[in-house]
Amino acid sequence: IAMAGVAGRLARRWCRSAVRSPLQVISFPSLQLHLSGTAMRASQEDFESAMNQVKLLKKDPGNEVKLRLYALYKQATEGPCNMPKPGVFDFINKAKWDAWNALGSLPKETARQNYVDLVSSLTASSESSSQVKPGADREQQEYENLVVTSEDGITKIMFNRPTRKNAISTQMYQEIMLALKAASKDDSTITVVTGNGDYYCSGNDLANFTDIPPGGVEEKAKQSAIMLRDFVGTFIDFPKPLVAVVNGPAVGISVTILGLFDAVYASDRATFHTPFSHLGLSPEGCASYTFPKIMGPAKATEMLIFGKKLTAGEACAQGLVTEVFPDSTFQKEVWTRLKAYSKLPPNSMRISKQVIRNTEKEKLHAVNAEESSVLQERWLSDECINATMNFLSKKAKL
Ligand SMILES: CCCCCC/C=C/C(=O)SCCNC(=O)CCNC(=O)[C@H](O)C(C)(C)COP(=O)(O)OP(=O)(O)OC[C@H]1O[C@@H](n2cnc3c(N)ncnc32)[C@H](O)[C@@H]1OP(=O)(O)O
Repeated sequence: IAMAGVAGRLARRWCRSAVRSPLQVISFPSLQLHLSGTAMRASQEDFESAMNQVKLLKKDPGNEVKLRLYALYKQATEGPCNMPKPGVFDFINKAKWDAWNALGSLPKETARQNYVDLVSSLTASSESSSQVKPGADREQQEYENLVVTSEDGITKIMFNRPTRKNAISTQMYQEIMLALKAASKDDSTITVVTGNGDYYCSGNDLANFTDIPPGGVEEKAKQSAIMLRDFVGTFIDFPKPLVAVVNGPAVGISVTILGLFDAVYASDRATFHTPFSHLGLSPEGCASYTFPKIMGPAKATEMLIFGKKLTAGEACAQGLVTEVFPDSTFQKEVWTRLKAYSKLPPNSMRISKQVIRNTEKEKLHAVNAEESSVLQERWLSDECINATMNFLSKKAKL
């Protein structure tokens, strides 16, 4: 209890100091990636103006964002972290040091640009959320690749890159993490993930690997592994019932993370495909642990190692999908059911989810870390590079 009290006081102090000065803000490091490839470079003037905007933010952006801002600010002004690591009980300074240190050798100009972009996304989101009218269907406009709405106690996060079959770009990974974090704190009881268009999601955008930072391909692989770990970690830790409404084919990481959802409803048009060996890759999203547990090791091998594509019916028979609906009535039936579920007592649902998840959380995070680190190596392999080049040069498709 005493520790919780101290932690609460520290958190409140972080929040207060974060809005006073960019030097005192704290944040997590993971957002560096999608911004590092930005072609435009922010000027010193843009940077100073962003620092001022931070002080004017109407809404506290939360500790994670503050840590990110802090780290980017330090990297942009002082370069890589070479301060001695604070002691384990110096919680605040250790969190700040960790965030800064995790930026590694990110160049000062990139950090400056990332800082400016992050502040501008915060300003945009605080402006758009302050324009939101109270009403049944509230749409938040701040995402480029998602449509996020809240209605009837359900927050819906819809992948919205239909012309790319909802492939997940680097920016989209960040947006999904932000949307999930917002949903975890909003007043909805259930969160739903779905896709716009004919696909649910075609997995990782294979063009992500063409955006190579100044540190080269090794640095890219390292950054990607950090982002992957953060991304999957957000699903592991998500506190409310999380439901996938799989409206069409699902590929790669959009399939593996289904093992971390609480229910998966699928149209009979959906398919489930994890062609990791074809791409010179290995499983992620904790599937190396959840899939054998859900469907048994032999069926998991067919999917994760041999790349067998399952129909919705097969995925349901193997326990990955909760229920399959005819495509013609899919949306109507699923949303009717979800609306009924959303009226159940929210605290009870959260607590039940926690009880179910907590027994496994540590294990899932360990699996996630291991899978991300194995993939960091795989991305540098000839097998993976050749498969990616073949797809991008239009020589190959799944
Ligand atoms: C970086 C950190 C985390 C990484 C985590 C590791 C994740 C691993 C995975 O997710 S592995 C799975 C990766 N996905 C794929 O390999 C799918 C590749 N796409 C395809 O094979 C096909 O596009 C298809 C079968 C999904 C759909 O085929 P079809 O119906 O014929 O449509 P098109 O191919 O014409 O697609 C339209 C348009 O979208 C582009 N596109 C589709 N999917 C992706 C993708 N995953 N990455 C990049 N681009 C994609 C496709 O190229 C077309 O573009 P075009 O119109 O030709 O410019």
